[in-house]
Amino acid sequence: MLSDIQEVLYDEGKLQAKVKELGEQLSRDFEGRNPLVICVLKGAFIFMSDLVKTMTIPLEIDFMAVSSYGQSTKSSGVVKIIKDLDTSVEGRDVLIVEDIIDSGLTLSYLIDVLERRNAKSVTVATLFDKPARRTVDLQADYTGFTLPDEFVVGYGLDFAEKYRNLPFIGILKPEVYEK
Ligand SMILES: O=P(O)(O)OC[C@H]1O[C@H](OP(=O)(O)OP(=O)(O)O)[C@H](O)[C@@H]1O
Ligand code: HPA
Ligand SMILES: [Mg+2]
Repeated sequence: MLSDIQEVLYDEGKLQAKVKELGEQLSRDFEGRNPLVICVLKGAFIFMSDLVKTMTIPLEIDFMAVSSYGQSTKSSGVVKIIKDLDTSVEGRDVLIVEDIIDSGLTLSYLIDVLERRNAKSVTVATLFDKPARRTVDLQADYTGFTLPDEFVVGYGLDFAEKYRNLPFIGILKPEVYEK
């Protein structure tokens, strides 16, 4: 698995420090609002669990699974809900937790769904942002790191379901997905 990585961008220590910084900021900004924190599965599962441990305010969590990449490094353009929320978002302050914003298609779809369900507010926290690849014009409210235009894996992010368990984020060697 390690031999498929071209370059480590952020190691475990750097990721943890950034997650803690985001958690402290979110705790201040969501004080007294009991936010519903939504993990966008599968990619955000590690970020979500590390993030909520650094948050010091009352909050609730829920999960939604969506997918658009499948076995490719390019979005299919069609976002599918694979698992929906258990909780109603009506009148709630909602915090979407994403691992990465790339084309922006997943997020724009999710924001639209949650606004149509009458959430009181929809805020987005993403650990990674790849602005060079955007096809939809949107930005997260909270961003951890801005990444170069490369396909990355680890810390929850996959290629064809592999590499999610790497503790760091790294660039995948192109020969892995070009073969
Ligand atoms: O901005 P976009 O181009 O939409 O890309 C970002 C989305 O793509 C990935 O999910 P994916 O569809 O691969 O599902 P996964 O989380 O199960 O890996 C990632 O976890 C984000 O949710
Ligand atoms: O660079 C990426 N890596 C893994 N999954 C992704 N989904 C969108 N962009 C990426
Ligand atoms: Mg994926």
